[in-house]
Amino acid sequence: MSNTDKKDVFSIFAEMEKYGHEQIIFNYDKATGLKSIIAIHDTTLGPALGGCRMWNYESEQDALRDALRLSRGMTYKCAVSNAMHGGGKTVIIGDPKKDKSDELFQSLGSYIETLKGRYYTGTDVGTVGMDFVSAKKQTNYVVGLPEEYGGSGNSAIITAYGVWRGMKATAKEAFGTDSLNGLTVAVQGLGKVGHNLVKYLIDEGANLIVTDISEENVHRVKEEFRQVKTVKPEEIFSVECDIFSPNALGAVINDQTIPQLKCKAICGAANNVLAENRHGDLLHEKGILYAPDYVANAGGLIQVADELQGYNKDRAFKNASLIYDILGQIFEISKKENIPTYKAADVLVETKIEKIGRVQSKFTGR
Ligand SMILES: NC(=O)c1ccc[n+]([C@@H]2O[C@H](COP(=O)([O-])OP(=O)(O)OC[C@H]3O[C@@H](n4cnc5c(N)ncnc54)[C@H](O)[C@@H]3O)[C@@H](O)[C@H]2O)c1
Repeated sequence: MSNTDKKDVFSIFAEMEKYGHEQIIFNYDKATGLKSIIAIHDTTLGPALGGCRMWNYESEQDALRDALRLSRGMTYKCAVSNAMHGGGKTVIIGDPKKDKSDELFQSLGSYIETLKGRYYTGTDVGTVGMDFVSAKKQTNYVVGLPEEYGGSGNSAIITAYGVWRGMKATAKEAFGTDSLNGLTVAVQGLGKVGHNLVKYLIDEGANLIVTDISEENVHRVKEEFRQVKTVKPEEIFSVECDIFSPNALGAVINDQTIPQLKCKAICGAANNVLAENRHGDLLHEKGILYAPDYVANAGGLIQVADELQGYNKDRAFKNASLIYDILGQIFEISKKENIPTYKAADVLVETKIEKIGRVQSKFTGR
């Protein structure tokens, strides 16, 4: 092997050391064709929690990297939303349109069961509640089931509610008042979350400019709320607005879009909004206030974490409303330390995990 080849080798333990992962489990079941990886990042706060993504990964390395990245993200999302859980994630290598079966998810369930509650999973990209109805035949360590199966159901409503609360906190910081009445919000993505968010924003008297690549979704919103203005998908970044709200895909804040932005603040549901961390630095330099994605969109996680205590809708919405307060704390840290908000959110989380870790070791000797 040449030196160049050696450099390209992906070292699993080096990666785990760098980002603090505790455990990676590879599952292969010949009978059902299941190939999955479970990554458990950090269980200081409690058993790991994180959905299961099914994707036709180009390589096993891509799948592993995704599991490592997403499980770490879950540690931060759980900690910031005060859920006493650590971060974990499962990836299944396969095509969700072709490779799903009841047996495949039962097989996954039996592997989850071997962890005896160290990790709970549920839906993510490529999986739906019914897949975990299958998994539940083999394990109780699953969440996010449909309501008719005793779960908390669609998480998009509470996610939209959390984004709305987060947007109010963002407006307070950027414009001095948390009322969205009269502000112009540009909404990208009118899917499950975006559509519900539009309802909250219209109710509060915001002016909306919306877009989606799905004409059907645009039409649905336009029929319901005639006053919204629509633009083409590529135009949404450059519209005159107070707040830009990404609710479609990740990586939409990047080198191409930042120069186009005319907003003063960004707050939405999409995961991994910043293409790279340096784009968060650029927003900070430009004076655009960014509500970190994993804080603003924590509503869904809050709902499934609540399900583990016996789902109580009022309690879950009450906890999701606290996204307002948490963002307030993050904006304070950002100002006090003159650091971008995405870094301030990480500081808040890391301090919390460290403190709780110390509390636990004091009494348990762990
Ligand atoms: N559903 C939840 O509970 C939840 C929780 C946390 C985070 N999120 C994140 O929020 C985002 C939206 O989730 P969702 O459940 O509403 O998904 P969804 O698939 O229902 O909606 C996404 C919408 O974005 C549109 N879209 C895709 N590319 C676009 C583009 N270039 N321009 C404009 N529109 C585009 C799609 O047509 C679709 O209508 C995702 O990034 C998701 O990961 C969702």
